[in-house]
Amino acid sequence: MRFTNSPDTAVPAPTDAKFVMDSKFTKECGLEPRVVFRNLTTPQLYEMALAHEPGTHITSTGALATLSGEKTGRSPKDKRVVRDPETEKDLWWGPYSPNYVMDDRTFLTNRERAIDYLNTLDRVYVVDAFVNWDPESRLKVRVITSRAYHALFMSNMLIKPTAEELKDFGEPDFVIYNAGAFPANKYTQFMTSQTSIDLSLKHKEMVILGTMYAGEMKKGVFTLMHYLMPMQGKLSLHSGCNVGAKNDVTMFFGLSGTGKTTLSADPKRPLIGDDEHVWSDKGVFNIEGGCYAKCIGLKATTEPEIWNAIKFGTVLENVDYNPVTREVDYESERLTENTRASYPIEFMNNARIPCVGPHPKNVILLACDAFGALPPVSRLTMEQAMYHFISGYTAKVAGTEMGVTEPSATFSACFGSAFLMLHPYKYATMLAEKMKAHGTTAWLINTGWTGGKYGVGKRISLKHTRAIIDAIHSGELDKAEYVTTPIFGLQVPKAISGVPAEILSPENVWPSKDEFAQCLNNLGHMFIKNFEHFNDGEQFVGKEMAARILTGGPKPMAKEDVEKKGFSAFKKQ
Ligand SMILES: Nc1ncnc2c1ncn2[C@@H]1O[C@H](COP(=O)(O)OP(=O)(O)O)[C@@H](O)[C@H]1O
Ligand SMILES: C=C(OP(=O)(O)O)C(=O)O
Ligand SMILES: [Mn+2]
Repeated sequence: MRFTNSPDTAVPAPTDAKFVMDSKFTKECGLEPRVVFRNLTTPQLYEMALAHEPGTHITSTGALATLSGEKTGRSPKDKRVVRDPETEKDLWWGPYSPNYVMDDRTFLTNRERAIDYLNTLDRVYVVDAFVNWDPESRLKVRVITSRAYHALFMSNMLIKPTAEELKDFGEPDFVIYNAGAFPANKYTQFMTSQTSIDLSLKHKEMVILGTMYAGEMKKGVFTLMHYLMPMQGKLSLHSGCNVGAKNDVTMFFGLSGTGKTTLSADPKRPLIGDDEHVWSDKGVFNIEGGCYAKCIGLKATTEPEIWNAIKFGTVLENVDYNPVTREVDYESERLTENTRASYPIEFMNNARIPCVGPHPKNVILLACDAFGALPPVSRLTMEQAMYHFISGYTAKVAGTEMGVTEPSATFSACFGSAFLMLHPYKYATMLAEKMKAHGTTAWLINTGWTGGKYGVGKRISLKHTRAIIDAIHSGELDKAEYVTTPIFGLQVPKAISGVPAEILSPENVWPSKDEFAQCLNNLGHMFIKNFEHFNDGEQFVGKEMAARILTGGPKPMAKEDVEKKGFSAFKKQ
């Protein structure tokens, strides 16, 4: 396609670059692109991506299938935050904080590298859009990127301005320079690889080098929100969110792959958002304008809402498809297991737009426990809610491709450690205050293994997890009878409609009760050990609150005792 000489009037004309060039950001950083395309439409971005980005094609349902290159997931270890005098006292630093330090000079060095790269290109794409459906704390974000696919991704994921709003956009509040197609220089101070994702609160800028995984941009904005929102008394949460017929809101907290996107998509309950929210004293607000669904193993039968959202306008990242028919193969892990679909939230049939809701009635903490030790559902006390929120537990199956079948525990504070800016105790305390003020109930749901750990049992079916969530929403679980689990002291309902009663307590379905006991007790020890990372929390929330949080944790027994006595060791507790 020779679009530059084409007489075709449908070919996008470069934007009058003046608007972008007049920005104080652009002037300061020295960005001088030859050609700027600002806020192109979806069809225009399709054409640009197809013309200039190898490996980009249209699938049989009209989605834009594209490749992110070598990096197909986030690179949390390559994320750096500039430590500057204005903000350093509020932020969480130290060995367990996700805020790996960078100084201002290195930030500017990397920014210069990104800008130099962008200045060499024939064209750059600019997306100006909003973040946060809360009009009180809405931000204007500008994304500057070398790839049309990134521009389409961010115009899907951010909140689209109207033509009028775009005209009066003015200076952005935050700018992302995405030069991910170009590597970082690993000899630059602080760099440990050719990938670097750098955030400066002072400059209100983010620089991306050496990764084209689009999720870095949306999670970069989320990181910024994890600083700005708590400073205004608003709680930013890594969560999905939907709302029922009685205007009852549920939030789903969880790490990647535990079910936020899948479970917040519920035909009976309009979707407020799938991944990032703010809970303020006015209610809940989605931060984003789009969703980013994992699509490995996606089926029309089990996840019809997401399936139907994959159409013209959706970006499919690293999915495999038949090169002739262009039918997508959602089972294929050829490029990565982390295949993704990004679409505007209005592609979900029952999206609630504007994406806002009242205070949550329920919050659901999701863990995909590959040990199969946690019950499919339990009700949490306020202390347990804080403790489990801070723990952010899930268990993955490490290296299946190499024949390793042992699960490994992952703890990610507040179910999103990579995005935190403050100490986890700060967010947890805010959560408890809000839950108390609004009478919110917390639940822990295990969307992972039942009938034994990975390799022995199997993942609980989506059908059963959904039946559990329905029972929370119908009020059935408010009236249920509960039993208390050993070690973790969790309240487990005895029966739930549509769920076989025996699976509600894992010990009933494990092949060996004694092995279950050891597994659960070991898991308790892992929680305790992980919690040592937060010993420095007292200085942020005070002694009393720090002590209260600890009471929500498990009380594991000496390992030898449980090894010797098996399950009967628990009964004497
Ligand atoms: N019982 C279950 N509950 C939730 N998800 C499940 C369950 N069983 C399998 N899955 C799969 O697990 C994945 C959950 O991913 P997703 O909802 O995108 O996670 P997140 O949004 O939290 O990163 C989906 O691919 C979903 O189909
Ligand atoms: C986008 C991401 O979030 P999630 O997996 O929680 O959807 C990610 O982790 O890259
Ligand atoms: Mn998700």
